[in-house]
Amino acid sequence: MTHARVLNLKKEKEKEKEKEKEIHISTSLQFFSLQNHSKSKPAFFYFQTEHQSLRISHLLTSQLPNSSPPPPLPAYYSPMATSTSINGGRCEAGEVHVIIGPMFAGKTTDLLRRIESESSSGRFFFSFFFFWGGNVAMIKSSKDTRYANDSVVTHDGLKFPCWSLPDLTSFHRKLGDDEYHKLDVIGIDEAQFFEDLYEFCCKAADHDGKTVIVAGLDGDYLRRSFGSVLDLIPLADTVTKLTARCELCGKRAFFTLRKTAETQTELIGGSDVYMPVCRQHYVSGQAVMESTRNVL
Ligand SMILES: Nc1ncnc2c1ncn2[C@@H]1O[C@H](COP(=O)(O)OP(=O)(O)O)[C@@H](O)[C@H]1O
Ligand SMILES: Cc1cn([C@H]2C[C@H](O)[C@@H](COP(=O)(O)O)O2)c(=O)[nH]c1=O
Ligand SMILES: [Zn+2]
Repeated sequence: MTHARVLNLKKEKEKEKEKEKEIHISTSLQFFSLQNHSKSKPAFFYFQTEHQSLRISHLLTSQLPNSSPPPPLPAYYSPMATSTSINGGRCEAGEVHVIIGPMFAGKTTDLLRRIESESSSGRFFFSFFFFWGGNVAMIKSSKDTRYANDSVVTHDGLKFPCWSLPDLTSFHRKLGDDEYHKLDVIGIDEAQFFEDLYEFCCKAADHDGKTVIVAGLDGDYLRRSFGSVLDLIPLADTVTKLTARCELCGKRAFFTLRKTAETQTELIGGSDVYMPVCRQHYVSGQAVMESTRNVL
């Protein structure tokens, strides 16, 4: 057999191997698709084969509007990818933002500021009837009766109309379907008092597409996890821990000291009962309080 003939036979064998490999990949593909709702970032489709994960981002960027026509698709591309979405095609995914810290740290102030910035971002029309504007609702626990029943009030006296509720689950029913579906943003203050906080935030963000902004104490006066606030961390887009000023030395205060002898976890009060302190003054102050409570 001539040398040229041998070379031709060798090339034909290599081509057959290539074809076999392609057919092999196309049959063993499992398709993962994470449909990206925001059109600004390229979404990624992953082809998982037995040997490696091939990321083909250019496919999706070319599928996005205002982009050049898609390149010729590889032999193993599956058109079904464009129809799969992580939430089964339901509404846009929402968001969960958590604001924690001791008392007097500015949690409620920050909550109100964020609600305002949501309005200035043109998310909805900011108006005098803002509370009834249908895009934002503020909820606080009805256990908080310090300053007002129908408003969220900061320690500086800033007020904001709100729903004062014993639980979160009743909110959708009380507001009504039409108004609830119009909502973009739900603010929750004094979140440590809501036992159904996790379930409410999960449904509102994951299934109803709401942006939920939650403000609450991370710890009680004994620095134990307070209510379900910390359970939200795995659900959250962002978590912000704020600090106050230590009443005894002016340093950053991370904790809340109870100045009275009561020992129940829930005790509504302001600076008459509580003060923010740094670690050093929490430890010393708590030691004094514990000996006082033991005597009493
Ligand atoms: N020791 C303190 N440290 C920081 N802020 C304090 C303190 N005592 C009173 N304040 C006031 O409390 C305000 C914060 O109020 P607020 O937003 O209601 O706090 P939170 O919701 O975290 O309890 C501050 O802007 C400040 O004017
Ligand atoms: C530490 C601590 C606080 N509380 C109560 C006291 C207040 O009514 C609220 C917190 O108000 P803020 O908006 O954070 O100032 O919670 C409580 O019941 N138990 C505690 O241990
Ligand atoms: Zn201190």
